[in-house]
Amino acid sequence: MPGRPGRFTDGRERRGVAGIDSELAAEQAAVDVAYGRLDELRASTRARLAEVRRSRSGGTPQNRSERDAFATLYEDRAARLEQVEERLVFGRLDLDDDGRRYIGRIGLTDDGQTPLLTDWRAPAAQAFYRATAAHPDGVRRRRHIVLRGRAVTGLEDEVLDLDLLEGDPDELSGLSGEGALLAGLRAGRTGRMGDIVATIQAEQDAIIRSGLEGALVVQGGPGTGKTAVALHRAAYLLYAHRRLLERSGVLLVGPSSTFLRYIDQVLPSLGETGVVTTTVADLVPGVVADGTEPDAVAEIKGRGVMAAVIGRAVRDRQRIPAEPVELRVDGRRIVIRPDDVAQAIARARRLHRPHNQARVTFVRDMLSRLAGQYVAQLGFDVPSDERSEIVEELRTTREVRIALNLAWMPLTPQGLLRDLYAKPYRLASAAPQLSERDRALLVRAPDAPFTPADVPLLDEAAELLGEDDQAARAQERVAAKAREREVAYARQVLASTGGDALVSAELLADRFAAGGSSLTAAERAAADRTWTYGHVVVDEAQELSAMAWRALLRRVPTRSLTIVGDVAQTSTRAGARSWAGMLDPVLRGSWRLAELTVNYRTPRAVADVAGRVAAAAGLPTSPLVSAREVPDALVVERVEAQRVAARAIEVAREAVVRVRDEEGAGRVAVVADDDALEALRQAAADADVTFGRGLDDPLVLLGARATKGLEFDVVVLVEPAQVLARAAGDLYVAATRPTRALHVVHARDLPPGFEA
Ligand SMILES: Nc1ncnc2c1ncn2[C@@H]1O[C@H](COP(=O)(O)OP(=O)(O)OP(=O)(O)O)[C@@H](O)[C@H]1O
Repeated sequence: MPGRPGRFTDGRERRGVAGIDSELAAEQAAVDVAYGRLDELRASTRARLAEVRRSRSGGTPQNRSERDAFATLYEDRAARLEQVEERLVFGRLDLDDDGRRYIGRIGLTDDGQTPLLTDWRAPAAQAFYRATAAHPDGVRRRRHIVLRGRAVTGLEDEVLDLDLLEGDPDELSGLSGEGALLAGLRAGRTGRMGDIVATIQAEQDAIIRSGLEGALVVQGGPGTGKTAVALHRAAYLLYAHRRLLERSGVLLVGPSSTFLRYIDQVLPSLGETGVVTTTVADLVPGVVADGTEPDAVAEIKGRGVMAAVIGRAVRDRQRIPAEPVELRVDGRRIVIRPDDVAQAIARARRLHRPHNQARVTFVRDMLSRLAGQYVAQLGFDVPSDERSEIVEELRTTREVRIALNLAWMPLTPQGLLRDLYAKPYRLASAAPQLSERDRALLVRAPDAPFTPADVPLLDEAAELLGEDDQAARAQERVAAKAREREVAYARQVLASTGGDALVSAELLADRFAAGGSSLTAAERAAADRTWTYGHVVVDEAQELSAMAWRALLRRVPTRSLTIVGDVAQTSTRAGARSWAGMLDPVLRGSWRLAELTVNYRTPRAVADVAGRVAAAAGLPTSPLVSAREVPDALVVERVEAQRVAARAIEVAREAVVRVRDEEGAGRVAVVADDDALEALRQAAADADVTFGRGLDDPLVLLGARATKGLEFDVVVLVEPAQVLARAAGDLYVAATRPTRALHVVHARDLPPGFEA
C-alpha cells in the first residue's frame, strides 16, 4: 500500500509508509552507497593533494606554479567534500517510467558514471520541489528521507499520482514535505542559520531557480525565508552558470557583520565556498568605518544628491588662482597666470579622466607653459633635451609644486571627504543643494572616524579621483599578451589531465598567473575595490540608501542582482518604504518582483500581533500566513516601571532553562530600545545573570535594530512603546524574531494594535 500524503514517519510514529522497517532498511542501503562514494572521493582528493604537495619543490618556476594551482584546486575540492556530510541524501523521486532518483546536496556517480545522487540544483531535481498532485511532472511519489548522522531515521511520502492515492485529496496541504518541514522548524535554534535544502517550498524554489539576467526583487514579510532563499539562489546560480560566475564571482551584501556570521555556514554546507560576503560598511578595502552618527546625518549622506556634491567637491579642487602668482626659479621670474591655469584645466578636463589621472596632463601642460617663460628669459633657443631638464627643474621646485597643487590637488578619497566635512566653506561650495541646517549636520572634526554612511561616498570619490595609473596601464598591455599565452597553456594542461570538469581554462590561467597563489577568485575580488561581479545578492535591501545602491551597482555592470527584503521592516531613515520608490531611480524601472507569503519562523499568535502593530503604525506590511501554530506563544506582562528591567531578566533566565530542558539547546534574546540596554545590563548583573557575546551563547541582550535578520527560540521584548518611538520598523523586526515564544514586559501603555 502506498503512503498517504504529508505523513511523517519516524521511530515513534510509523504510519504513512507501508512496511516501514523494510523501507527504512532499503533506504539505509541507498544512503550507505552514497556516503561510501563520498568517502572514496574524499580519499582520492586527499591522495592527489598529498602527491601534488610532495612534488612541489622541484622543477621550473612554471612547473611549480602549475602544481600550486592544482594544489589550490584540490584543497577547494577537499573542503567542499568535507562540508556536505550532513544530510547528504534527503529525497527520492519515483518516476512514471519506474525510474528512481535520489536527491542530495551534491551530485555523485559511481565509477561507471551511473548516477547515484542528483544535485538538488540540477534540472532533474526540480520536481522534488515543484511537483504537485495537480502538476506531477512525471513524478508518482516524492519521498523525504530524514537522516541523523548517516542513519536513516524517518521517511515521509507524498503520492502525486492521484490514482494511487487513498483517502481524501483535500488532505493535501499546501506545504510540501510538511512533516520534514515542521520537524525542521521545531528544532531548537543553534545560533547559526542552517540550510533548507531538504524542504524548499515551491514558491521559494521558483525564486531560487529564476534566471540569472536582470534584477529580481524578492519581497516577503518576516520569516518567509528571504535570507534562506537568497543563499540557496546564490548556490544555484553558481551551479547553473558556473563558467560565467566562477571567475567573476558572486557578492552577497548583508546588514551587519553579526548577520554575516549568522549565515556563514549555509553556503559551504551547500558545497559553495566562493561567495564574497560583505556589509556596505566594508565595501571599500582598506577603509574602516566604525564611527557612529545620528540617523538624521546618515540619511543626508545617503541621498542621491550626494553624488553631485562629491563631484563638485572634486572639481572645487581644480582651481584657477584669483591673482597671478609670482615665483623665482634660478633667479628667473616665473608667473603662474590665471589664464594659463584656466586653459590647462580646461584641456585636462576635456579628457574626461579621473581627477588624479587628468592631473598628470594638467601638470605637464603647466610645466611646459612655465618652461616657455623660462626659456624666453634666456634670450636664445634651447635644444629639446635641455628643455626637458628645465621642465624637470621646475617640477622639483617646491614653490612650483605648491602652486600647481593649489590649482589641482592630488587627492585621496579619505582626504577629500575629511576636508569637506571639516571646512564649512568647502561644504557650502560643494553642496548648495543642501539646506544650511543639513550642511551643519555634516560638519565634524578632521580626525573623526568614518561611519558606514561615509563608505558609499568614499567609493564615489575613489571613482572620480582614480589612481595615477600610467605605469599600471603600460603593465596591463604587457600582461594582456602574457595572459593569452597562459590561457592557451592552461587549456592544454586541462586537456591532458582531464581536469576540465573541475575548473575552466581561464580560472586555471588566473591561478598560474598569480604564481599558483592560494588566493581564490573570491579572495582576489574581496581585496579589489574595482572588481566587477557576475551577480550580486543584497539582503535586507530595504535599508540601502541611494548612495549605497550607486556603490553596489558599480560592482555589477550587468545588473544581474537578487534583491531581498521587506519594506515593512525598514528602520533607517535612508531606507525604503516602497521598492519602486527605491529602485526605479537606480535601476530605471528595470526589475522584476517576486513575493513570499508564508512565515516559517514566527508562531501564528506572535505573527498576528506583530502584523497588527505594524499596520497600526502605518507600515506597508505584506499579507502573511504562519506555518507554525505554537501554544502559549505570546505572553504580555505589565509591571511597575521600576520593575521592568528586573522582571525581564527573570523571565529570560526562566526561558533559558525551559528551552534547554525542552530542546537540549536553544537561544533566548532580551531585546529593547538602545537607550534601555544599560539598565538591563545592570539588572542582569544584580541578578547574577550573564549575557553572552557570541551568536552561539544561550542568552544575549540586543538593541531592537541589531536583531535584524536573526532568530531566537524565545524573545523577551522590553517596553515595546519605547522601541516604537525610535522606529516602527524596529518593533516589527524585534517582535518577529522568535520561533517559539514572545514574552513582552512593559510598564508604559502598549502600542496600538497589541490588543486583539
Ligand atoms: N522551506 C523551508 N524549510 C525549512 N525552514 C525554512 C524554510 N523556509 C524558511 N525556513 C526557516 O524559516 C526561518 C526564517 O527564514 P529567513 O531568516 O530566511 O527569513 P527572512 O524572510 O529572511 O526573515 P526576516 O525578514 O524576518 O529576517 C529560518 O529559520 C529558515 O531556516
